[in-house]
Amino acid sequence: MLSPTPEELAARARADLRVGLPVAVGGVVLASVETVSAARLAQMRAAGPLVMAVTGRRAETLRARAYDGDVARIAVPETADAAWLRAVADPADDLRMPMKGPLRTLRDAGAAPWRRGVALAKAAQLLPAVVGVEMAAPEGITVLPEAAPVAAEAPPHAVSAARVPLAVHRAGRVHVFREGDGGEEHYAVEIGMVDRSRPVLVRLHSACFTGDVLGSLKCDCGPQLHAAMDAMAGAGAGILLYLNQEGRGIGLANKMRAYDLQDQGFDTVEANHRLGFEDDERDFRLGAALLGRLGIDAVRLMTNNPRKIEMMAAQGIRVAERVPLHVGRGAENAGYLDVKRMKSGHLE
Ligand SMILES: Nc1nc2c(ncn2[C@@H]2O[C@H](COP(=O)(O)OP(=O)(O)OP(=O)(O)O)[C@@H](O)[C@H]2O)c(=O)[nH]1
Ligand SMILES: [Zn+2]
Repeated sequence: MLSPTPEELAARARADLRVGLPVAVGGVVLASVETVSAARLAQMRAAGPLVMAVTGRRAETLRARAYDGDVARIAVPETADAAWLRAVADPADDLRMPMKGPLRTLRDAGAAPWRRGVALAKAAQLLPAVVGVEMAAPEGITVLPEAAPVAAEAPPHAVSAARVPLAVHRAGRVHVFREGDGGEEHYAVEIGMVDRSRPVLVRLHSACFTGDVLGSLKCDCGPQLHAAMDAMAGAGAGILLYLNQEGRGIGLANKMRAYDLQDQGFDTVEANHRLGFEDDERDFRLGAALLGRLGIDAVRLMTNNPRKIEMMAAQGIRVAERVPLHVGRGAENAGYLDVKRMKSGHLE
């Protein structure tokens, strides 16, 4: 069959939302609040009353009742334009313009398509907010099937690999993996000659453009990355997984929104919540899946994050030892690291 599978339609729906195109989900045609144009909004409004959906987290900040638990459907006033929608979705100006409401939220059944729409927006790394209207899908609009997962479920597959001599060790090898639905690529860096008959020294590192590349002092990512590679070289071998889960899975654009909120006085967890995200949106099954692909079943895991350890065990990778990784603490990131310890359960 040449027609698209549910997974392929979900991938197309995520791309559509980023472009500003609406998609059809369970009798609702909805678009991303972040990318929808005024013209598209007017076309949707002509079909019926507009509804906007945000996460329960964002609703909490807006003091709107989330009758649907993890999502809230807000009735969009007739006079509200795209700028109004964005102000409700985007916390950037919350402190300057605190009064968005009163917002009327819907409480009837029928939240399901909206919940999926918000999940799609999240998976597309946009602000987690959608606007839409109940109507039949217009010609050419992607229809998300009932059964489609909103984000990639299948583990990534190996695409290519090559030798890359590294400063820390001449024997380096980079493997590239790709998510089955055309999503992110993730990398595995093999350092030295890895002995698979014994637990392998492993680091699961989530991409941090600011820390890894720019040397940002706001986090500890850069120092952790380099300390992990040094430790592997020192031990003779190891595997660094470099996972493209920037900003704990919310993407760089949203991470910069979170940073802006942090400059307004919110901590790293509060900032994520005000944006409408959970503290951590990463799927930690990914790391275990990649290790499985590399033929590794036991690790000495370099981390302070207990969720990474739990997820390894749950996915059938034995964690023979946790190797703490405390490096790079300084004046600029001390508060951030303390919050990770106190609110996110990071280990000493
Ligand atoms: N949303 C958000 N993400 C951040 C912030 N600071 C750093 N990050 C991201 O957090 C992730 C850090 O990942 P990891 O190095 O795996 O850190 P971890 O979960 O604390 O676990 P360990 O370092 O293994 O202890 C990266 O994706 C960074 O981009 C922030 O303030 N907000
Ligand atoms: Zn970082």
